[in-house]
Amino acid sequence: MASSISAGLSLKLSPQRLTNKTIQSPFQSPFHNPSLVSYPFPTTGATQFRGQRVAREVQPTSLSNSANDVVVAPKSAGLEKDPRELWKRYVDWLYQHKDLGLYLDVSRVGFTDEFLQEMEPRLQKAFNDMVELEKGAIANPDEGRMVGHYWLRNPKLAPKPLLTKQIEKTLDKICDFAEQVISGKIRPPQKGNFTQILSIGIGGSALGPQFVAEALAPDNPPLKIRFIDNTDPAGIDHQIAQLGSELESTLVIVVSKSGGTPETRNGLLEVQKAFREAGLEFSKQGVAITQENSLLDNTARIEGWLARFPMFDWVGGRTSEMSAVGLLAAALQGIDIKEMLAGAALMDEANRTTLVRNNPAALLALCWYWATDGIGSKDMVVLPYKDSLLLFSRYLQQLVMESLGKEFDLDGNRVNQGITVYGNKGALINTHRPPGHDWELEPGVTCGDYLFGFLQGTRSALYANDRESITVTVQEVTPRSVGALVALYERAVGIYASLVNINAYHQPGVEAGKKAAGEVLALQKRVLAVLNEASCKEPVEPLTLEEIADRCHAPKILFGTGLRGLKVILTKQKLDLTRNGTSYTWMAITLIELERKALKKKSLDDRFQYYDIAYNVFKTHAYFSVDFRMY
Ligand SMILES: O=P(O)(O)OC[C@H]1O[C@H](O)[C@H](O)[C@@H](O)[C@@H]1O
Repeated sequence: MASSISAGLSLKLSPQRLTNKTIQSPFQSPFHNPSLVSYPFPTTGATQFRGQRVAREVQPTSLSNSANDVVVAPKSAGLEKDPRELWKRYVDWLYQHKDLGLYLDVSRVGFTDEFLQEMEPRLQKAFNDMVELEKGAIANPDEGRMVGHYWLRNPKLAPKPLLTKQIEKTLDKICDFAEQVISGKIRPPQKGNFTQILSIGIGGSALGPQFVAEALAPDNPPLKIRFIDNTDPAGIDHQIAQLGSELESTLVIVVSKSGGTPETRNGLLEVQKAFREAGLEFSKQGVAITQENSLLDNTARIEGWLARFPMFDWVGGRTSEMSAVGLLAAALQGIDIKEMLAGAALMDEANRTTLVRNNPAALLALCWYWATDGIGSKDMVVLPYKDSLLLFSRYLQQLVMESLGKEFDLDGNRVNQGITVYGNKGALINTHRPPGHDWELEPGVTCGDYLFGFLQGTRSALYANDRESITVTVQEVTPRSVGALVALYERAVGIYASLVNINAYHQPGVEAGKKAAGEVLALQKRVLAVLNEASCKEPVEPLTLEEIADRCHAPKILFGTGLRGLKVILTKQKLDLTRNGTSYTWMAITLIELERKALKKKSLDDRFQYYDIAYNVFKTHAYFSVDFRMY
């Protein structure tokens, strides 16, 4: 049995990357046929390009010697087409890890010897960076943090005995807790054993456990798992409704490193409400996984939840699968977490060699660099050819994009790095059922044979069209091989980040987004308060938008300069509405755009942002009637 993941690298058409350098017509480009891969190509721009860089001005065909310059090797018109040569390349470059049953085939990426030579010093530097990182260097300088996910599967590696102890103690506690829950020693207050897990968390606090559950949970796990990973009320209601009366035997695991992520908090509040309505005591069924003394930790402690597990400062969300975040949920589903850790440890070991061709993570990073010109000039499509690995593509999407998508490099240069990852079921191949369980759909052909055929066919078709691809194969999807896959990509991302000189372990964009979302919500509250006050006056006080903005002390955020022309008029028409049993009298609001000229000057983005906020402020509060009129 073998299961493969193909990653095809496809030319990126993102408009901001289009420059007037090296632009080709799609018909001249060897990359002109996007129909072979199933992901959305932006439709803007009929041109494609390559060899364009962001960091520095270096000619596309030149090789650079400076450590941080982008290396763009000359590429031939297409990939090697002679099958004998391709076979030789396959044999030369195939990486195999026998103990893990894992293979990495990079032969269909066209890197040259010259490129390898050029990259060698940089790779050695990356290996050195990884050594320092594992020794406890502040590898995440912006946040002043160590980066220690590799210690989780080899606690002795941790730079301080205290850390080793913390890791080991937490692992013991996880195993012990899971064992007690499964055996019924720890049980819900009502009756029987816990039968369900409801995991609340988002991003790095959800994707690993989701992937592992899909990949490894047995058909009849001791506890089944479901997830709330968004603040969409319909999604939350759906999960709670699906649990139905089993809510009373549901273990709710709330996962948040920061302990303050709004989506997660909202999920928790909704679930706690459902518990109250069902007459259940949440604290007897709630478990928190979070950093010590976070808001979530304090809540769980004060409310006396069933258990609390630590997240460590030095483990990032997107690399937390081997911490309590991934391990607790997995253990409760009967997955052998020690095997997962062992697989990851073996892979880490393999990735410590400084001989590139024997280092699978370095090979991956090198291929990404080659294929995307070291600037993310192409997107990566991840196609797991096995159903149970489907979510690996989503997991990698976050790992790769959040780690490598960076505006600035470590020296403060604007580099706009990043590789965009798409993914869907390809068909990673598990070609056969266990012996004695397979049957032939057609003479000599099983269902698995088809899957294998599709993988081979897709690879060949991509190759024939000069699209590079990497194939990772695991002989079996087991806790060990899944642990190894996670470790492989974690390290590949780390090495790639060193190659392009960025910090892979922070997420300034996301932090900015979280902050902005908080500001929008705070502003929304202030606007509502101002409108409320005005509408309660006798007679009702009409306000211009500018006046509202002033009273909210937010002239810029809400209304922008050109948007001051918009006016809110609290009309004389009164609406009587009943909300939560209380009767309110509100005024209808009419937004009138008065200064069209001023508005015209603003970019479309600004306008959309305005309308988004305005729409939220007014429309989600149904007691205001809103009329957007354009003159
Ligand atoms: O674990 P938390 O602090 O709640 O953060 C959860 C997630 O929030 C966002 O989605 C970030 O992009 C992720 O990097 C992070 O893992």
